Amino acid sequence: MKINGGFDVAGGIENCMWLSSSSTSSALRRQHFLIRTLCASSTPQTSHNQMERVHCASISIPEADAEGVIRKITPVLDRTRHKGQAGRIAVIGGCREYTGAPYFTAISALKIGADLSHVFCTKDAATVIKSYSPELIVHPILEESYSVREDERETVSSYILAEVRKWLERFDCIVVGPGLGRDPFLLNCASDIMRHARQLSIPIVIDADGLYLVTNNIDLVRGNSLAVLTPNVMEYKRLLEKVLNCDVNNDNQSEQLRLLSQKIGGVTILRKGKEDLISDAKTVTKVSTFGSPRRCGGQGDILSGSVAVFTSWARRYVMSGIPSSETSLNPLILGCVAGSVLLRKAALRAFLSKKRATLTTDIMEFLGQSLEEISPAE
Ligand SMILES: NC(=O)C1=CN([C@@H]2O[C@H](COP(=O)(O)OP(=O)(O)OC[C@H]3O[C@@H](n4cnc5c(N)ncnc54)[C@H](O)[C@@H]3O)[C@@H](O)[C@H]2O)[C@@H](O)CC1
Ligand SMILES: Nc1ncnc2c1ncn2[C@@H]1O[C@H](COP(=O)(O)OP(=O)(O)OP(=O)(O)O)[C@@H](O)[C@H]1O
Ligand SMILES: [Mg+2]
Repeated sequence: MKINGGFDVAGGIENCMWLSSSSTSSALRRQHFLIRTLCASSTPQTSHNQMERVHCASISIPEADAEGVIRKITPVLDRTRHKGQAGRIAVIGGCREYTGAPYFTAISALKIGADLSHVFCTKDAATVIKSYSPELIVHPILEESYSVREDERETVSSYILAEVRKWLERFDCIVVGPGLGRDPFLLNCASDIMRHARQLSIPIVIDADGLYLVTNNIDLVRGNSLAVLTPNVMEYKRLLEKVLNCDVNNDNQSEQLRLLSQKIGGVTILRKGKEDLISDAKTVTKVSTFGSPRRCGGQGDILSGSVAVFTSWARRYVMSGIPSSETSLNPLILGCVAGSVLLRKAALRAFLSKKRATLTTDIMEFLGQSLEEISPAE
């Protein structure tokens, strides 16, 4: 099918597109070429509802195939593989108030196909999270201010970091923030964990209270090419105010997102909303596959777990065994596109089944089936 001035794009395109700002550098053109190549070589599937063309600073780029991205990066279920090879994810979050959020993130990662999913949370939250599921490995090691005496804080925070460090380098991706809360002592420990993960070059998805933390200390992520921020409407607004000192501009959302990412040193940002917009300062991608009209809490938590798994898989895909011409793809963008589309597909199926009663738990139950329809296990 020919779109946008004559590019040939293979089937399977579904409401996902790549945009560009004014940059026309050869690196950028190359990235777009590679995305088209990646998509064109995946299994064709002709669901072309809502083909769109989006303009950003006068240059329009053809749509990419989000399902094609999922098919490419999802590892085959090879019988020779051992436990852990399909991904080890950790969530830093879970406190007295919130136990659902870290659970949704961690269990979604498993349901999509990760082998191991850990949760590092406070002691109060740990027993509750364990009781939701025996599949999760739960570490009750975080502390809030109320449980630590002033004179013990330094020792306790060193102990917490040491405990997390024992595990960190085993993880393919960590998610910081779902249900973390905003206790200052806890947030300081989370900052230490983020710095350490960065030193070890471990990808970090930052969501919810992790975004609150980062918004108040942008240096925690500035220039980290392995960080993904996943703000919802309010979290994005706060980030914009802090970093660009301005309000949301609905007339030029793509360019504003690209600028925000650029100002934070090219950090990948997935802006959630009616349409998900994704940018790493070079490109802007939009995913608008229809999901569900239900806005029950917890869907963002599923998304962060989903992005974590797909980012790990995309990194492996990009780093090993593929033609060198594809190695300049940004795996974090591929992970965001894949995570966003899968959540939307699962949300749609859950809504068709449960209508107004649709809850986040129902959406989770459709993650496997939705992935199976795109990338069958056998
Ligand atoms: N079951 C659970 O344990 C859940 C816990 N959660 C946790 O709750 C904590 C706070 O997260 P919040 O997301 O509430 O963050 P905030 O406390 O920053 O609240 C965001 C606010 O924005 C509002 N809002 C959302 N979308 C909007 C839109 N489109 N237009 C206008 N206003 C909008 C919400 O109603 C909410 O009042 C985090 O730790 C998060 O992970 C949530 O993830 C939801 C599920
Ligand atoms: N108005 C909308 N129409 C369609 N999809 C939406 C809409 N708003 C959000 N979504 C989708 O729902 C998912 C979760 O986004 P949301 O804004 O609810 O995150 P969140 O507030 O962080 O959720 P959580 O309750 O888990 O914290 C995203 O993938 C997004 O695409
Ligand atoms: Mg959220």
